[in-house]
Amino acid sequence: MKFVETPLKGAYLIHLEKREDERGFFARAFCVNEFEAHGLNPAIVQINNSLSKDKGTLRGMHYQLAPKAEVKMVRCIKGALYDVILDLRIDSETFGQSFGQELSAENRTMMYVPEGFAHGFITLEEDTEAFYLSTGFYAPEYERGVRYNDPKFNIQWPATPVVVSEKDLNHPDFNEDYHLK
Ligand SMILES: Cc1cn([C@H]2C[C@H](O)[C@@H](COP(=O)(O)OP(=O)(O)O[C@H]3O[C@@H](C)C(=O)[C@@H](O)[C@H]3O)O2)c(=O)[nH]c1=O
Repeated sequence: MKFVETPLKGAYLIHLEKREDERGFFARAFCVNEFEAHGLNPAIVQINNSLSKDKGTLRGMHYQLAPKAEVKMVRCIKGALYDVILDLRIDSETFGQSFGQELSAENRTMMYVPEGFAHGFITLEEDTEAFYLSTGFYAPEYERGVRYNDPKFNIQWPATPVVVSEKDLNHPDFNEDYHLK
């Protein structure tokens, strides 16, 4: 695997290193030893899979507060999506900055989302499936969301969302008391 740190410290793009032959290729998609060698948390406890039927479906920006904060490792296994992470680490030099990357079944790239980040995506094709590994169990009482169009963050989406859940449309404007405590 090839680990490339994003402009947001601690967040990585992880690319497959393909060993190709006449059959196709072989590649490691996850390895505890390699993750630990890069200082990344490999302690997966949950694997999630979502299907978005319509192109332009936006899910996000989601995270769980401490002590239920979690790392997510996101891949797209069908179709394509634009994946976005938002740094909500209050002491971070890049607090409030976001980073986006296309993840697709074709490029097989994984986004490593550290604790303290919100995460979301918009699908770029119909019938797109996200598949992601998580180091935390689902804990709805610790779940928080930043609205995808919160004026404080001005996240640059590559397309206008077509489908957004009621929950995601109604996340309140960012305020520290709700979003960080
Ligand atoms: C996240 C989650 C949801 N659920 C339930 C709650 C609800 O009934 C249903 C759908 O949940 P949501 O609407 O939150 O699904 P969704 O909007 O797809 O939520 C996901 O969005 C992306 C961007 C992420 O980063 C994920 O961590 C997760 O928050 O599934 C679980 O049972 N376990 C889980 O881990």
